[in-house]
Amino acid sequence: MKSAPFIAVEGPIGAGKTTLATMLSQELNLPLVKEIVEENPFLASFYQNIDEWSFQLEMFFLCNRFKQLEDTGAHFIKQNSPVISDYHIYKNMIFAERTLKGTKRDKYRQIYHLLTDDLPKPNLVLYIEAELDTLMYRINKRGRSFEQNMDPAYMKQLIADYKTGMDTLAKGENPPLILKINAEQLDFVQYPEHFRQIVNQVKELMI
Ligand SMILES: Nc1ncnc2c1ncn2[C@@H]1O[C@H](COP(=O)(O)OP(=O)(O)OP(=O)(O)O)[C@@H](O)[C@H]1O
Ligand SMILES: Nc1nc(=O)c2ncn([C@H]3C[C@H](O)[C@@H](CO)O3)c2[nH]1
Repeated sequence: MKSAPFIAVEGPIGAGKTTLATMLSQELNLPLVKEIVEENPFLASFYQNIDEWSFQLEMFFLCNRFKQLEDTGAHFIKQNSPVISDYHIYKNMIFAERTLKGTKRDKYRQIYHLLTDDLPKPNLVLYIEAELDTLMYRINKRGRSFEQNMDPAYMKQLIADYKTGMDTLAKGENPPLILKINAEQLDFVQYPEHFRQIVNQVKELMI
């Protein structure tokens, strides 16, 4: 890795991104950039009526992440200082390509590229893959009110969209290294040795 590591943890809803990013940030002594969830004014309405609220929600996520990544660029990347984040900006496209339709999708694509093309991008992505039952179990266990009626069909589609999205990211311009973490085989919460295995792989890739 020529420049300082910018690590992003990715995966579908409830995969354990924030959990793993927080654990790695502590273990590797890296500053953590975390997604804003609780103050999001559109999430509850979105889950009640996706077609009605998707444009507002996708734009809100995009603007928030734009600001966070502008700051991350200024404070860390330009200072050649490593950092870890619990998302990659590309997730905006993964979600929005599915939730938006027609002219709104066209407009969103243009705005996405305008805002993000020159933002700093992670050079290492830890992609957590998990099965539908595991994700649904974790979402229910976490107990966010607006996620309690999460549609399994939406989640199933999201799992597939993530697989395609991560492949697209890997084939794009200046692709990041993508390390797949199979959450059905590696449980970094329950088993310290599984977490250690991930830490060792990340350390090797950071060199
Ligand atoms: N390996 C694991 N085993 C059991 N529970 C886990 C594991 N990883 C995460 N969890 C739990 O699953 C829930 C979801 O984890 P987390 O919030 O880290 O997911 P996330 O991918 O960041 O979710 P989101 O996409 O909504 O931001 C939390 O309650 C967390 O404590
Ligand atoms: N539609 C949509 N677009 C996004 O870019 C996006 N990013 C996260 N989320 C949802 C997943 C969790 O419920 C919750 C917290 O991650 O917010 C999103 N939903």
